[in-house]
Amino acid sequence: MPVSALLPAHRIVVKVGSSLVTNEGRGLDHTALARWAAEIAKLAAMGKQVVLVSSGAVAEGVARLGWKEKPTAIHEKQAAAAVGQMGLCQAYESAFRAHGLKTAQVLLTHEDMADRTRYLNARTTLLTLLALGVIPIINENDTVVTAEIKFGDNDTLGALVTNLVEGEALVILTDQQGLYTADPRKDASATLIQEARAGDVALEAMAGGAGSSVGTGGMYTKVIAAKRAARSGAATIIASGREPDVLTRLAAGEAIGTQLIAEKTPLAARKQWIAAHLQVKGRLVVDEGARRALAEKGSSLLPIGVIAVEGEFSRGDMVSCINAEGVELARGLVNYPASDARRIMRQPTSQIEALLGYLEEPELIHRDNLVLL
Ligand SMILES: Nc1ncnc2c1ncn2[C@@H]1O[C@H](COP(=O)(O)OP(=O)(O)O)[C@@H](O)[C@H]1O
Ligand SMILES: N[C@@H](CCC(=O)OP(=O)(O)O)C(=O)O
Repeated sequence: MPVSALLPAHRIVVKVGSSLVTNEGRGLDHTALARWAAEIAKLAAMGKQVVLVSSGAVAEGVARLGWKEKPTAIHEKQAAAAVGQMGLCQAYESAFRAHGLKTAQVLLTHEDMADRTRYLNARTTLLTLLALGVIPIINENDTVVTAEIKFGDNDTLGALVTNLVEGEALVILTDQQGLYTADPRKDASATLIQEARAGDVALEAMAGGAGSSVGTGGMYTKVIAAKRAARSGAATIIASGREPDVLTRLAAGEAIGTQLIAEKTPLAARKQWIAAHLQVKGRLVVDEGARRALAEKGSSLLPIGVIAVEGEFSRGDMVSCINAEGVELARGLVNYPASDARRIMRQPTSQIEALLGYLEEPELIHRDNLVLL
């Protein structure tokens, strides 16, 4: 009997689709929202951190504006999203308040993920919200995106947010019990896949084309989302948002829906990605004390251990750490641009704010963003 990947997961991203959130497009399903909020409150009480990615802004906006169907013109969809997002916010805020939980609205675009500085800023904000015990409610910032740069479906957004916050599991709640061997709306003989490896190409063929008239991506985008989430080591679970106590039962280890397993642990995968995919933009020359802290204690790199800064780089860029002889020791994502790194090198962390007028992070490179060579 398989055990749910949610059982050991501490940080979880839950994504709910438009048709679930809006009662198949009829208007916000307050009962369902209250149910998920109650379940997420239980997960929070168990010490888990939950980020909620919710669709439904366009569908709710269409309902509020009294339109018969989802418009095709992008500016009309954007207008509908702006109207509907107000409803989503209000509904989640009151559903979570009933459990003494605060919520935060976070609207992201593709550019926020592609740009390293904005990526790091979004990550820091989300991690701060989680540390404060707030439930971030995320959606795409539909108002400012064009068709070309749209995520378009929130399955992709859910996966990228999972990478961003290093979630250990992504739960995609939808209107089906999970991924079937074929679309169950069209093929009565389709059977539920209980477990598979995220990234298995056979899944893409089963998932077929677009989804319901209310939703956007269908199962295909969920399968691709699982593949993306697996890149940072997270497992994906696709399950029905209508299943009673779905989240708490999953968290208790019950295998519900489809579980798509990742093969790597989150941190290892993230570090591999850092080492393999980014271009080195500059070099930090570290002293012997810093070398020992990195290599022997697995510590973060603090400004005090840096004796020289070479090259021009921005916050979020990859830099290499070398010793005075020029031997490369490590690579990592730097928290400060080169100009500021020069001003804070050789200085204790307590001086950063006085020297720069701001404190981004206490370390120059956090150990989660550092790969030893
Ligand atoms: N192999 C499959 N297994 C399950 N559902 C599938 C499959 N292929 C296509 N679908 C369709 O995908 C739909 C869910 O996608 P979508 O409507 O975009 O949901 P959401 O709004 O939750 O993202 C299902 O209702 C189903 O008709
Ligand atoms: N940002 C959009 C989400 C797009 C969408 O429909 O996604 P989904 O239902 O998850 O396939 C919205 O809130 O309407």
